[in-house]
Amino acid sequence: MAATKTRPPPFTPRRPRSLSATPDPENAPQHTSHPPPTAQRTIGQLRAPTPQQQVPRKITASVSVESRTRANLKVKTGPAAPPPRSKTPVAAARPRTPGTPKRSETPHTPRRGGTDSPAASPTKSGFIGLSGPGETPIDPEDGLVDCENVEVDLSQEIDPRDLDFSHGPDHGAEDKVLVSIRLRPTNGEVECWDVNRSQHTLKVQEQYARASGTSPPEFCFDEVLTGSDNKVVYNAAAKSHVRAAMDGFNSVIFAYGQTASGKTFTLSGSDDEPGIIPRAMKDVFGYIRRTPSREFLLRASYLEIYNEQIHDLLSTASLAQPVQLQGAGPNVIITPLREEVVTSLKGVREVIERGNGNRRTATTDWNERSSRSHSVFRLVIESRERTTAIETVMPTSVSGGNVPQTLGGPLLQAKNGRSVRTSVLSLIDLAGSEKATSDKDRTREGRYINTSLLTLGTVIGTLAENAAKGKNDHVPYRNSKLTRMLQPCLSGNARISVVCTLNPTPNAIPESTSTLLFAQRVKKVAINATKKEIVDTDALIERYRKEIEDLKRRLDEREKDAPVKNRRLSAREQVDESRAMHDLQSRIKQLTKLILTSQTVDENKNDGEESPTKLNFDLSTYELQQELLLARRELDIQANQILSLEAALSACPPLPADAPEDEKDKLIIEQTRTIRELEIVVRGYEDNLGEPLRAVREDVEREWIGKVEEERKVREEKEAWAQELIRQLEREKQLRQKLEDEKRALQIFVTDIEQISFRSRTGTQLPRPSMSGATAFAEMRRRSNTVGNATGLSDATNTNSPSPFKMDGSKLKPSLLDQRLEEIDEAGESSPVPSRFLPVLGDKENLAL
Ligand SMILES: Nc1ncnc2c1ncn2[C@@H]1O[C@H](COP(=O)(O)OP(=O)(O)OP(=O)(O)O)[C@@H](O)[C@H]1O
Repeated sequence: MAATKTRPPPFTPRRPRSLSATPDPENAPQHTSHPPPTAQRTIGQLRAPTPQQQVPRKITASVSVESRTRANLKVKTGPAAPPPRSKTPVAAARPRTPGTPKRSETPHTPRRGGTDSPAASPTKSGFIGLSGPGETPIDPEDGLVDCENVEVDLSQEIDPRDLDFSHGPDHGAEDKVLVSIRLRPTNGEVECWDVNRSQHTLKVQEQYARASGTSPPEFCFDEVLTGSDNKVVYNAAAKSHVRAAMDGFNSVIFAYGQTASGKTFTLSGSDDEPGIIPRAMKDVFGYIRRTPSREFLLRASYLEIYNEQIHDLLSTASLAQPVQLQGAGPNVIITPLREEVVTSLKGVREVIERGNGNRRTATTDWNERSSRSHSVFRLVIESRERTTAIETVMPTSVSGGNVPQTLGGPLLQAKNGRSVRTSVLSLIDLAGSEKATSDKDRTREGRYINTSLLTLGTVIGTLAENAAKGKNDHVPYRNSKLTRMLQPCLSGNARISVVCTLNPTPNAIPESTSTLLFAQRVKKVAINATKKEIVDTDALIERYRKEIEDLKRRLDEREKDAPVKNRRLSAREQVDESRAMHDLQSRIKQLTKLILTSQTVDENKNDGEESPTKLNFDLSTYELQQELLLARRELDIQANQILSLEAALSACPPLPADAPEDEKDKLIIEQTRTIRELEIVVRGYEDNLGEPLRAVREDVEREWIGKVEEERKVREEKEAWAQELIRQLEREKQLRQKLEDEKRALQIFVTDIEQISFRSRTGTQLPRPSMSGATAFAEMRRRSNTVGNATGLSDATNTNSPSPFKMDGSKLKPSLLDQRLEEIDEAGESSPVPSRFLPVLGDKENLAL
């Protein structure tokens, strides 16, 4: 069973025992409290430049020892060279930043290596700490790897057939996530899944189906893999994504599945069966060797998310600061995060080994060495053309100096017209979903693990739904560190491959089914990864300027000769000549436009804003207004330029009428040129600002016109409702007034009756009752019959009553009271009043009374 399973050792050689004897950097004597000299700045420090640091300067990065050997050849010696380092780790000497919490150690969750990072012992580990001893700051240019300097022994490490990327499916090119299922061997237990490898399907065997008698559902994915051959898995699920990363696309490969289902085996593998990470690294260097046209800068980092905290697995324990996620949306960056410049397979292996040593694993009820965290190995790949073709055209000086580095941006500079491509390859071993265990700490970890996996499932589900229904529902990336960190990839700009691992035994069917349902949702997520290329705009602009100058010179010469030449040329030749000049002018216009566009793009790039033509509807109205304002300001500047050019033109002294012919020609040429320049500026202004500005305005208007229209409709409806309400209240008021009159008439009538009754008893003559009063009285009698004797007049119209007045109510004209009731009845039938107003009118019975 799982408890008896032994985990294969990681593919990297075990760390030498002597490492554990490394002195604890925490307790090492403090030699200095000064920060490291500027010359020793490291990547971690570079990635968060202060405003004062935002000046062009030489960028340095920490580098592995193996690359240092080569890099040292280039490191300049002399006064600026770093001082010799003492054997005592500087890291240990540096005082802890006040208020910086030390990474909490989970007492029962040991790190794989059993010791803290060996970075504290650089001579043994072969790596330089973030600011530790033995660190050699180098220019990123010195960390470059290309086909010529990539390790000579690479051929022994790589099977040449593995380097052949030209065959096989390029799943990475599709706009869907590549989803593979891997079932691990059962170790002699019963297997309950039927797999059809050629059809890429699997389903649970009939006898294990939940509802007997019905056929279990069949699942279909890009790949369904079995067995222990990690090469097959790599080729099917990862190879094309690694190549995509080398080509400049962000790529993510992650393993998802129940605990002990084989995620770590798939990602890391064993000595005999190296997993995706070691194979990917081989391919990375293989790719470099086969790509003579480019040079590469590789930076490796390794982190884990443990109990919703991010830990840098390469950072020395004494320097470990809480790692944060900064930025929003697709621009999330992880900081501070130690990145090692690696230049060989050996270097990457050492980095991974060191990181693995710091990972948290523990024995659980299911896995002897269960990963208790999500681990992320990241390789930032920057590459640039090696060709010197442009360099020969462009002198180095024109391409501008070093551009200040931006947080999370590339280290390499786009030089001499050579653009820099940047991509990140992320290889993620997720912690496994699991049930509660017998151990309290494991249960706590399990809760965090399950929560973040649940959030991942929700995020994937929402993305799938959005893609399927063309919706744009909110995706809850922020609900866990894992999803927030993956946001840039999951939101579309990365090629993604997911390997879902299954435990094929019958007792794992519920978890396996849940994993398969997750895989199905992932399959529906749409992606659209693009290459990120940073262009050396300075160099490009310079090149365009030079060409414009050359063209203008040629145009001038032609124009100068034109008056004389045209007299000699035939009509046809003149047409050809003017066409040639027109072509030259067009090219000048085109280049000017390119310059203006490049400058706009560059300015926007520096501002961190997008081109004004590309509207981002996530922006608030305020932000849109700001954009509009900026564009207007640009417009004003351009308008001023036009004005000053026009002023200069009008200030041209007119020539006297008797001026010599060649002076007139000269003036004409000059004015033609000025007009041409003005035309170019105006066109550039129109194309680069006028048009985008209009686009912004139109988009804003389109968006707001709809909203305003909606608001107007709602307001009109409310006004109509209010009017109707007023009308009904008016009618009710009138009705009440009439009822009051009726009531008064009735009271008079009752008084009359009482007087008559009194007079009849006393023998006085009877006056005739009025018609309306009689009718009202009759109605009152009728009502009192239905409601009982409460009024005391119930006997007045009763035929059995001994009353002296026997009136036939049918012959009487209906009183006002009757009329109102009829009216109200009619109103109830076909009232123009919407039903929502009826409560306002009230019950007609109540009104009548
Ligand atoms: N395809 C496979 N072939 C051979 N052994 C495997 C395979 N998959 C997994 N194993 C073995 O099963 C055990 C558990 O695998 P592994 O540690 O990779 O699981 P996991 O999914 O990473 O677990 P957890 O989430 O708990 O870390 C290990 O001993 C591993 O060697």
